Amino acid sequence: MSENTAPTPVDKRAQLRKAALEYHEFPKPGKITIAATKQMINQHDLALAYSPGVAAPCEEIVKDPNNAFRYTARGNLVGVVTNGTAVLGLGDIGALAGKPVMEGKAVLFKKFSGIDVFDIEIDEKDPDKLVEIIAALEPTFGGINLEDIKAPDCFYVERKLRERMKIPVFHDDQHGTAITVGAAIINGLKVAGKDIKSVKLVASGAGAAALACLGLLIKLGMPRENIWVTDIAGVVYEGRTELMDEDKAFFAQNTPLRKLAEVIVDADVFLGLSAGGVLKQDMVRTMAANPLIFALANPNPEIAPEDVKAVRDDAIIATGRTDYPNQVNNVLCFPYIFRGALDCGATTITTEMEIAAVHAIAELAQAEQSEVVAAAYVGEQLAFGREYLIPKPFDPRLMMKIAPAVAKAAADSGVALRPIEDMDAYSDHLQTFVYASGTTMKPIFTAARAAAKKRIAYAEGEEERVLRAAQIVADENVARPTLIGRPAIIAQRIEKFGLRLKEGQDYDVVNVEDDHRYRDFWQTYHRMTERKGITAPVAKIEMRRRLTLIASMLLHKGEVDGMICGTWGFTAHHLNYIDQVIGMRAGCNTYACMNGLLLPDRQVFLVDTHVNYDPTAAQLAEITVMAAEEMMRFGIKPKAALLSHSNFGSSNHPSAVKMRETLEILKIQAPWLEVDGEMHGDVALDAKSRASIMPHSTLSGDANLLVMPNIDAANISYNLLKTAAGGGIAIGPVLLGAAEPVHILTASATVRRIVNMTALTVADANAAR
Ligand SMILES: NC(=O)C1=CN([C@@H]2O[C@H](COP(=O)(O)OP(=O)(O)OC[C@H]3O[C@@H](n4cnc5c(N)ncnc54)[C@H](OP(=O)(O)O)[C@@H]3O)[C@@H](O)[C@H]2O)C=CC1
Ligand SMILES: CC(=O)C(=O)O
Ligand SMILES: [Mg+2]
Repeated sequence: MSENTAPTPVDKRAQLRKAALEYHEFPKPGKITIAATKQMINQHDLALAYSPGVAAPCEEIVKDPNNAFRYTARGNLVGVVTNGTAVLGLGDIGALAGKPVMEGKAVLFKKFSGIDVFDIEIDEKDPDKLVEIIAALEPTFGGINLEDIKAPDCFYVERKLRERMKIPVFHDDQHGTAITVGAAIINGLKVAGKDIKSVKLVASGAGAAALACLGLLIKLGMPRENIWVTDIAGVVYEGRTELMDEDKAFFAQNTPLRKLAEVIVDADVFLGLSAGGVLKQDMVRTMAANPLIFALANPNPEIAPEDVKAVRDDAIIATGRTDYPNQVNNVLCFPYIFRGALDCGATTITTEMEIAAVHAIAELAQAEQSEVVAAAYVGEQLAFGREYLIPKPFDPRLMMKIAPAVAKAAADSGVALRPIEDMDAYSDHLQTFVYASGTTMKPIFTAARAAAKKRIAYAEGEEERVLRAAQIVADENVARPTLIGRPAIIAQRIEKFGLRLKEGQDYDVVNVEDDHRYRDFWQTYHRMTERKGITAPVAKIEMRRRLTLIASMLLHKGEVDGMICGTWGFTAHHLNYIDQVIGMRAGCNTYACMNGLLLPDRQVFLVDTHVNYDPTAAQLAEITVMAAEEMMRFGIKPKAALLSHSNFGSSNHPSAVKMRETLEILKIQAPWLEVDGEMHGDVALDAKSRASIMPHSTLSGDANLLVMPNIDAANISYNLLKTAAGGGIAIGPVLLGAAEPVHILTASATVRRIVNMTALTVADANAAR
């Protein structure tokens, strides 16, 4: 690539190839590792995990094989098995060369549905021997995902294994692809305004993926006689003998046509599951109006989307690739169909389970987008349509939608050994995987839903994250949103983001440009602040332009039950208006902000992250008590550590002395609270190291409330921890000390955080009832 020219497609391919090789090599070769789920740090652990302790679970499994699900990882373990004979579109590159793909599938299973995988590459091409080897692996796995085994061997191998094994066996390239393609075709035809019963479909490829897709499309209503199949030897026609087998013969047409170019004329759908570059622009020109062109070969599609667009501007295009819109890839299916199947103890995967998955995926693309998807695909238009036929792989709702649908269909078709009895509880459980904050927030959501629906005002009602959160809040029946902003802009943005909120029905608006309460609001504000330097003209102007002020006044006047602000701006700026209108709770002398963090192995709350720059010992004691009380509302027993650079008197610096004084005040004011200090951060989080340094500590176990000496320490620690933990798993800031249910978010708040804080605000309002 020369210095001043844009990279060509060849340059880009070379760069991607180099980056992919580096990704696989560094920092460690490959993409997976084994992680222990139990600690192994001393002789005792060794005796439990290995000899002699391990004999106990072995004996229990001898007594009842089902105990394997109790004492081993089998129930969540899938074998991704290949012999490397049809790896992607690369062909028969052998089992060893297929290993990066299988490791890749393992990573996808883990990332998207929490399922553990062993990748198994078997150097065996004889289908019967392959069946023997895989069947013998049954004790290891809860399910088998066959991958990249060539047709027609894959059909035979899967059928034989299903006959022999009592765990789900699923050839991903057949059924995972078919399910995803089925959903995309249902949606593509909807966009094109065509009926599945009357379209003409031409397939390129008659292998594992293509034939399974066609089989499922027939089950979804497409007539077999409307389907034309082509492969390396051309059209599959009645009487053909070259490269034929009984699975292909099922689709043979009685026709004199022999080439793809001939049968593609007037086709409504092209389904490519063959090899790169097979479909030519001249062929695309001859297709029917609004053609669906699904060029799904990997890594190179049958035709590049830009080549289609050059000759047909009415085409609806999908590929198997990440770098174009409409990625039709079996990753949308296999993690979730296995999640549902494993969770209900399915002995196999039935057609009913497959069809349930098709409809779940199709419906998801038609629903509005989730915040996670919007964040992961910034700048892309994500409302259902030509460029958005199918959900994105990073859509967290895939699991929430597909796994329960599959588990239910498994039970309905009689193959679930452990049918899921409480679907709501199951969905809650999945939610905690998808949103790590789920468990911590559960008591708050329960408290939020405990009384009649509360009205919550959102100061920044035009903001995208607020609108997306408002949709979830309305859907999940958490509250009734009052959006502050311009009604037309709000309605327009709701439509742009593909949301479903309807003014009056799901939410109310306070029109910042014209509201009948304006006069009353500014006059009230003036009366509250006329001796604090606010004149009547200033009160009028402020009440027009300060969204947090409007929200505060709504709350003060009882027009809403709580409010949320702060998705832009600074805490101090918002707090100023809240303090003027709402004020402090009786008995409180200070405000403070608490943030919660859900780290991989613990939950911690930190104070004061946003309000007091250098709190006194008395203020810190008050903040600690307010924070501890708030934590108890989350159902968490607070264990407070007063943090310092000093460890139990090791320094007499004023900040260390301040923390010691805080402890003395707390001992008197809050004898019920487990608290100790001053101490280092590691000593707070690690009870064992604390016991060795301070055997008489008044704090037992790991601390979960970290009280920092000043705002720098609190804010920096919070942001460092949040980032190191992967971000996004934060609760708060929770405003402590206000007289009414009010919370000030930060500019980095995600949609899920806004939803969580809404629930907390509602719970506050219910508690204040
Ligand atoms: N997007 C997705 O999610 C998925 C994409 N795929 C892709 O689909 C393709 C096929 O995979 P799979 O079914 O597992 O593999 P198979 O080997 O089972 O099937 C390949 C099929 O493509 C045909 N074919 C190969 N080259 C050509 C060509 N030049 N012209 C016409 N037909 C050709 C073969 O014909 P013949 O029968 O005559 O040998 C065979 O029917 C691969 O590119 C794979 O990456 C697969 C699964 C999922
Ligand atoms: C996606 C996939 O499984 C394949 O291309 O083979
Ligand atoms: Mg595959």
